[in-house]
Amino acid sequence: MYAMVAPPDNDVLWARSLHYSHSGSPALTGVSLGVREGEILAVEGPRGSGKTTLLQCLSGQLVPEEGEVWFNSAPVHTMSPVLRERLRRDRFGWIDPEPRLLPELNAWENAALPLLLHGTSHRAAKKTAMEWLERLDIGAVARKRPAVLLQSQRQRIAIARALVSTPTVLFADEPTAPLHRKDRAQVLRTLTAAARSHHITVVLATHDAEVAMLADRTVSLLDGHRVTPVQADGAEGRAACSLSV
Ligand SMILES: Nc1ncnc2c1ncn2[C@@H]1O[C@H](COP(=O)(O)OP(=O)(O)OP(=O)(O)O)[C@@H](O)[C@H]1O
Repeated sequence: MYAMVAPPDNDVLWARSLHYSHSGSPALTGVSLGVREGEILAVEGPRGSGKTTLLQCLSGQLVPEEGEVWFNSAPVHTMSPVLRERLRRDRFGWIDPEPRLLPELNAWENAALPLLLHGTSHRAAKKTAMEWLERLDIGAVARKRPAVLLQSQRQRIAIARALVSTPTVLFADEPTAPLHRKDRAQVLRTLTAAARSHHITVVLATHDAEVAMLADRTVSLLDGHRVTPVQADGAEGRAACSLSV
């Protein structure tokens, strides 16, 4: 057994040698990474490379079969389910590739839900939700229910809902998947600007190189492990390019 050692101080999240299999088929095979406070980190890789599974392990939704996950000085991999649930609710935000909204609530109520569940007053929750909807250009549909909205509007509601409680870490799994290409950049810029202005750390899974370009740093996955990105912008990347010409 390894002695448990807390992660470096400037990493808000830190994972060591994560292994996870979905019903016997390996999705993560020894991934280690640190996420620095306030950074926007892209996790890039083709379909099935383990991005979603990694985000689920980092956010305490899945417990790795081997390895460690630390949130600041707290070991997430050994936390009880109740504590993990509380950590997710209080400190983490999550955006799925497809919006999952409550059909009986309108747009602002969906966006305000984390605040309402947390005991924030109706009035304050509505004000905050409305600010986020406006920032994401959907203030005009705040009173409409999801069923009458476009998929791209629904996804913006889901993004507002993830930001409304200003989480410490926002996990975004292909957050712009349901958007048209021209909407994608605008929504991502709003998301990253919001994260930076509120000091929210973002871990963003994507298979889109354009999306990854908006991040401060990119880690690449392939078949459940980390690989050096092909188009690394550092000296290694340039050396590799010059070798190949
Ligand atoms: N619930 C599940 N049951 C069985 N296998 C799964 C499940 N979820 C993921 N897998 C498998 O685990 C591997 C990693 O999947 P994961 O979703 O983490 O990758 P990904 O990079 O996020 O891919 P995608 O872009 O398709 O979401 C894949 O081989 C996938 O088929």
